[in-house]
Amino acid sequence: MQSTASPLRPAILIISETAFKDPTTDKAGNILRETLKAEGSDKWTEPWIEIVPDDATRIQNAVRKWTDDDHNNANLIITTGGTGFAVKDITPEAIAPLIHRPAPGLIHAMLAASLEITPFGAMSRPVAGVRGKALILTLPGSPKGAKENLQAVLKMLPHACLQAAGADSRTMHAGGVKKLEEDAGVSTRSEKVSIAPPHHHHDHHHGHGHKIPQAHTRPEDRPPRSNDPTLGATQRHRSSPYPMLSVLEAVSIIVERAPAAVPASLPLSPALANHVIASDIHALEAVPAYRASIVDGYAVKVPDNASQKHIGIKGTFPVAAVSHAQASGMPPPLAEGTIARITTGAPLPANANAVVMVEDTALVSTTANGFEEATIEILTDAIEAGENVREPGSDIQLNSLILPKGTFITSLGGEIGVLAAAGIRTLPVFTKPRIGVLSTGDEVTDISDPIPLSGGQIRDSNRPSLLSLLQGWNLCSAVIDLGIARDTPPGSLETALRSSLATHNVDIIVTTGGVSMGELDLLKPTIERGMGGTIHFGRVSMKPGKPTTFASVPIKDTVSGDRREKLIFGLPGNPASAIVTANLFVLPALQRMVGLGGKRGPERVMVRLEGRVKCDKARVEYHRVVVSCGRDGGLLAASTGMQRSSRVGSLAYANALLVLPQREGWLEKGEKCEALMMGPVIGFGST
Ligand SMILES: Nc1nc2c(c(=O)[nH]1)N[C@H]1C(S)=C(S)[C@@H](COP(=O)(O)OP(=O)(O)OC[C@H]3O[C@@H](n4cnc5c(N)ncnc54)[C@H](O)[C@@H]3O)O[C@H]1N2
Ligand code: MOO
Ligand SMILES: [Mg+2]
Repeated sequence: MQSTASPLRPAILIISETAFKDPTTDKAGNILRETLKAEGSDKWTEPWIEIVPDDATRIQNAVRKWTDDDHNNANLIITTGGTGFAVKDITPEAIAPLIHRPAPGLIHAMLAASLEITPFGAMSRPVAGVRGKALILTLPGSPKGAKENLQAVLKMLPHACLQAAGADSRTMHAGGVKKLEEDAGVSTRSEKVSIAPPHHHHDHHHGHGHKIPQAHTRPEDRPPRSNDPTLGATQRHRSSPYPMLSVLEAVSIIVERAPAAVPASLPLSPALANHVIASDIHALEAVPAYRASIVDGYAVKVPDNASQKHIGIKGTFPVAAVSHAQASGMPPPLAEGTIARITTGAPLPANANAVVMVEDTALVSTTANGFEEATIEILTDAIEAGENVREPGSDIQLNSLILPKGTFITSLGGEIGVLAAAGIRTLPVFTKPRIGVLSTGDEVTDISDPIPLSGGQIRDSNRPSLLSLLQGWNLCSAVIDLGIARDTPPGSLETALRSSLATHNVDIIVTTGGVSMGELDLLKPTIERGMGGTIHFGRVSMKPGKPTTFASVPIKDTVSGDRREKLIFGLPGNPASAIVTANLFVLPALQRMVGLGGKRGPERVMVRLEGRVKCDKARVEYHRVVVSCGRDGGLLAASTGMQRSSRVGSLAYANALLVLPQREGWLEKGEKCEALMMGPVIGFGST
């Protein structure tokens, strides 16, 4: 246990290429050490000092070493360097994802103090906050600036560090803070401050004593159920603590949790294909906007009285005007006894009421140069008023409802065409989420790695496979490759998840691997214990995909300061499990988030089996099949063969999943079965 009586442990991280190459060039380390020392050895012990180059991973590893190990924990970590605007300055980007609880007040104090001295104080981008039980501050690289920044907050630091380390804030406020305010120094009271015992460093679920322990009605109020990896393999669960849900229950939870679709007004363009319209759209312009010809020919005036209908207009007429489909002007009215040449789509003279096709006419005479028609003969009488004329608004009526809210804009062009024709220039559509795919595991090797596999290494097939699936759905504004997170050293997965959220600003992370019962299955504890997230479910009764995990983590937006919930789908590592569960669980979330709330995953159809398939007596099985169109118009399903969840080949060619009921025995050839369509039906089947 730590108390105010024992001094606090500081660590100084010098971030500098030069000092890394030649430590004798560093000045900041010593100055910061002296600055702390001046406060008194009863407050601060001799600091740990380390030098790293401007390299995010090395910075993060150094900090984690002082924050994530209960036996080696620093109370205060101050970094110096890399906070400026130069391209190499990446300290804030490296530190920010590690912060569990930001401390903007300290940033404010440091910047205010710097600005008192020089306007160049504004050229620093400091980060401050608590990770685990340690307070982290990033100071500028110049020794003078670093010292001034540290001095600006130095008096507050012991108090802040004690609180971060778990001291009871009420006890501290009862005595210490008053004194602290009086002398702007650390509490010197004689009673010892109680500090929580060093168990896992996230006790906000059950550490403050203001929650009724047994009233865990909402998932987020429950204490973590996951393994505590710091306790070692012997202490792990030997049966899963997560209830087994049905697929239906799991999908309901996802749909409830996924954020509702957010509308935005976007300019109409082909890029709006694959979006959902967010409100009813009415025509802003009529189509056509004027009385237009449907054919190339001659605008005429035919008797439009029903009784005179068949008197006909055969005869020879002067061609008095020409109307082309062009932007400028309207043609003059027809003088009595004349006609006007007209092209398809061009406006009719106001008093014309029909168009005779050029095929039904003959040239009679030309102008002197032989270039223009002077008179033509109409050869037919079979022409009625209104013939070959499109009345204004007859294709799209002004103000009529053209596409209702909820319409999916396909990439086939129809919807975009209607919108464009009706004068819609901006359109309310639901925005799409950003999604990222992260593989996990020490054995997983990137497909581009040229080195032959050795030992237990495997190729990362899940990531390219899922990226392709997600891109093909067209339901995300960005599908981001988040790489591979390692299982070791401890904390690697948390760093990868936090960096993914911070750097790529994704709304959803899809991970594969690490969700089952092994001691290196770290996703659940990382989310619950490391990130203060909530596991909404951790097991589903289905084959493949049993350990599928769905969670949310609260993340503070660095720009707006708002707390937003990010979703994490922890799909199992086995390749078939990953793709099946993406279709069953990730798809319904995306459908809701883009405004297709009525849908809950892939389309369901009935198919006839082309061969017998075995059911599982313990779980509903999603058997990979190729669905094709039979000669009788019905749908046929052919198995892709052996269905073990590790067999990635069971997915090749598959465009559907049979939903095999949970029971003993087989479904026989020719029997009907429900199937979920992952892609379009292909050509003709074999029978
Ligand atoms: N004792 C128990 N063991 C297992 C259970 C169980 O209930 N009790 N569940 C099994 C089931 S079902 C599945 S599915 C898997 C799920 O495994 P994890 O999600 O924990 O994944 P890993 O252990 O990390 O890996 C499993 C398997 O998948 C391979 N893998 C991982 N990532 C990739 C990738 N990106 N590309 C290709 N293949 C990958 C990995 O190498 C393993 O072979 O757990 C069972 N165990
Ligand atoms: O549930 Mo696991 O995905 O069968 O192999
Ligand atoms: Mg595992």
